[in-house]
Amino acid sequence: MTDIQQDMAAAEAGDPAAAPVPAIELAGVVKEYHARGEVVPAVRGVDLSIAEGEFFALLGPSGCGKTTTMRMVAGFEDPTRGTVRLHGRDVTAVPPNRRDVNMVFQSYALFPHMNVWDNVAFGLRRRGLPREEVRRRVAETLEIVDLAGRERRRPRELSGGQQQRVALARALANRPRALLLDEPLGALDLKLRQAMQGELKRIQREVGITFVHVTHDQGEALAMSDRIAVMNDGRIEQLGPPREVYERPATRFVAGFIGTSNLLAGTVAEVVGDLAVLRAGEDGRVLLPAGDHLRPGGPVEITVRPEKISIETVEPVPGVSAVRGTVTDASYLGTANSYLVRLPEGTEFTVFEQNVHDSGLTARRGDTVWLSWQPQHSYAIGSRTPS
Ligand SMILES: Nc1ncnc2c1ncn2[C@@H]1O[C@H](COP(=O)(O)OP(=O)(O)OP(=O)(O)O)[C@@H](O)[C@H]1O
Repeated sequence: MTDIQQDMAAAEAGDPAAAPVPAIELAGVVKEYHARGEVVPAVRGVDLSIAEGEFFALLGPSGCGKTTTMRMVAGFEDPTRGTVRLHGRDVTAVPPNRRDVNMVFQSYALFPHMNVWDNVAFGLRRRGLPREEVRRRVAETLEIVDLAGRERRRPRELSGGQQQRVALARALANRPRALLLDEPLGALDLKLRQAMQGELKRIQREVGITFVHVTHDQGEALAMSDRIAVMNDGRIEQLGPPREVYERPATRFVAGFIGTSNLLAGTVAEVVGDLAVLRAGEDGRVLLPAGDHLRPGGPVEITVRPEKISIETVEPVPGVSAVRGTVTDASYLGTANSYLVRLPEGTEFTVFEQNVHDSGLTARRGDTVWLSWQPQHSYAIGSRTPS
């Protein structure tokens, strides 16, 4: 029995000590490229564990090391240091064709002169699978990606979304245990992208295997994933479910990269019961859950999301955060109104106001307004900033 089989047998037998084996594990992975006598540190030390059947997103700005990380999982790059494990097996030195993962690239890399059927069948035929097995797998995968009936078309006779699904079918036909998708929707326009997000989720649920989705689009990562790893400059800054990463950003970088966030730095003036109080301007206050780490006189930086803030022309009631400022911009956006409000110490806050009552803008440029939000919507972020 292999290690994986032993673990699976133990788990099935109800052995409480047998933790499920992760589909993908990276331990202390570093990748340095050497280009023209210079060392380029692309990945600076990544530890990651992705569960079997998870829809996982690797999110970060261009150049942060997402593709390099995935290429090391697929075996197209060797780590400079560290270990890659797939389903419990150390594959660091195993070539790509002997790893149980497939990678789908943004460019699709379809053969232009072959029709859909032959594109999907190509790898299976090359592996020498029996004709009947090839036929069965191609038909089954084209059904899953909703391309049955389009077998004879050439790639150029398909839409971008359909070409993307051929690339997906070609990878799925290999029946990998994990699929790595590198910006799979990057070449599509916004509408199609959104439609394909739902489609990809459906396909993943149907085939039940691990999907790792590389993207620089935070909306896409939030909408699709079970968990998100936010990468910056070769490191993972935060890893968690979408809601946690959005509502409780661990660093200033994560707060700024995922959605719009407002940041305010200050000193804790007092702790009253379970609330810490920061002073903001002459008559403003910010309340937040005190936690263990907030002491009077200590520095703190908080983040609050624009949709959590109310904008009013009268002073809010006690018990909420309340800061006064001047509107520097007010825009009607259809579903919402958006405001920029300059606070006394110069920080600019963004506020989104849902357009529920069709009552137009609450305030206009130049108006003095009060911003208020609930204490639990102030979140103290860590002091770690991207290096
Ligand atoms: N073959 C290479 N040789 C030298 N440097 C490289 C090589 N491949 C990538 N890099 C560098 O490594 C860093 C990480 O690149 P990587 O492609 O992994 O980033 P990414 O997050 O996937 O970016 P994008 O979203 O633009 O694809 C970048 O600074 C890049 O320039």
